[in-house]
Amino acid sequence: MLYTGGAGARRNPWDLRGKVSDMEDKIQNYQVKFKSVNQENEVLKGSMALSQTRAAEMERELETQRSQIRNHLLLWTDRIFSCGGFFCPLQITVSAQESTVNRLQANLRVKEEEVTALQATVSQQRDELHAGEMERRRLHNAIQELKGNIRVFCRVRPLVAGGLSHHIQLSGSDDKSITLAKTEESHTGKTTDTQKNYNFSFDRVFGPQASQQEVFEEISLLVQSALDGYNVCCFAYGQTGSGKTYTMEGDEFDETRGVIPRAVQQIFKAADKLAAQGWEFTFTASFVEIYNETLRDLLHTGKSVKKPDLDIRKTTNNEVTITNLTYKKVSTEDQVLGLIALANQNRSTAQTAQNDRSSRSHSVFQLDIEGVNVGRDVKCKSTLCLVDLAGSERMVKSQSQGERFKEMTAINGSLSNLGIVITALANKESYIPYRNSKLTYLLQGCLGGNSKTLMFVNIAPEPDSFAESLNSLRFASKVNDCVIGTASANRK
Ligand SMILES: Nc1ncnc2c1ncn2[C@@H]1O[C@H](COP(=O)(O)OP(=O)(O)OP(=O)(O)O)[C@@H](O)[C@H]1O
Repeated sequence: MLYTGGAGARRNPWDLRGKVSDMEDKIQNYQVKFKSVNQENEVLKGSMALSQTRAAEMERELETQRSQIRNHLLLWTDRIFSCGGFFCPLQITVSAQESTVNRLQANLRVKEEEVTALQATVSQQRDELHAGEMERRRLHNAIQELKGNIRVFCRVRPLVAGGLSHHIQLSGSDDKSITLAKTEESHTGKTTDTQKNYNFSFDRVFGPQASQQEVFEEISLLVQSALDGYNVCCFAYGQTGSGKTYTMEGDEFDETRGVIPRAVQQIFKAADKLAAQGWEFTFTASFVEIYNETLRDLLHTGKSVKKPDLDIRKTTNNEVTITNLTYKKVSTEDQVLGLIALANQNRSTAQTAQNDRSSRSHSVFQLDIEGVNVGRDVKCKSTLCLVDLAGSERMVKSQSQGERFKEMTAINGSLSNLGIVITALANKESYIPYRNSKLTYLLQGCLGGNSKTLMFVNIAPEPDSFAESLNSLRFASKVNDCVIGTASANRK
């Protein structure tokens, strides 16, 4: 997304077009550079691997030669001793052995010099690779910044019978626009019906045919940023049944897996690759549900009656943490998938006790990432935060009483506060009301200046969801107008 000012800023469309095309050129330039740095890094990695193999082979050859020399020397000493220090015919053989040893030693010195030179090449290539990796990160994040630190993607779910409703029109040309069309009947019956169009544009609009893979491809670059030391937050907003959980978690089959399992897979694969360059990562996962402004640990395995109270606190380093929450150290993709399954089981147990609860609670999955490259004395720290928000639909007040009314107030309060926080960040206000709701307080680290945020606005295509879709798109549009300060990596 390309930003020209804060929410509500007046824009001259010609200026805007110029700026958009400038930025698109810049992004294209960076993308070309990024691709070539990536290719150079791959070539360098290949040649470093070859040099390392050759150095190891030569080390082995050296060891063989050293042991040959040792054997010759032993043989030589034995023979001298066996002569008792007097001239003996064996002395001729001994002097031949001596010249063999000298030759071998000269050979050894040459090989040792070659190994030292090769090791220097490997070390230089390692330096170049590290510099290349840092350049890749810089370019990657420059591209992300140009695209904007808050991006909004819209995704329209298919109708149950397939296809798309007539009231939703997607642009065939650019994948970025969506129109909701409403036919208004003539009140008098004398004039023809009129059609009112509501146009919206976002960083990307996915139609009902878009696959999970296609959707993930667009956000995988953001996930990479989390490994580079940037806080990344991705959340799904929309009415109940619009496809938030499908987008974030998906189904169990490979091709229908959602953002969370795909992001986890990408993170562990990338961390494995970086290990070859001296990076070591530690990962800590947590999964929390916010229901009626109360937190619940979705990774809790003890007896439910003994659940300790959870409270959001700030550490002395200004980091947000939750007291008594389960923080699990994880080192493989399968471990994380196991935790996600446990969280789902905990959610569905509560769901059985309380019908439809998961639609009325926010679920927040967090992966804390700490990386260290001891040889280079570099560290990075970040959080990847993936959130499935509660259904955003507004209930008819008169119909909601008791528990339902309480839930509605809690959801509306936290979602509208999310909008307020994002707008306040965009307007660079001195006070950001994070503490007005548990959701924004918890997401503080992932929403503030040092973060990259992606919001999915999920749309249900049924005609009777028109009003809710319009509300969701208006909310998303507000977020789309925001520009959050330049993110910087948490690197030391
Ligand atoms: N893009 C899609 N392609 C195919 N099926 C989808 C898609 N999006 C959603 N669905 C299906 O639509 C139904 C509702 O989706 P989902 O449960 O993800 O909605 P939700 O917004 O998370 O609802 P809730 O707020 O109740 O959790 C599910 O059966 C889901 O599998």
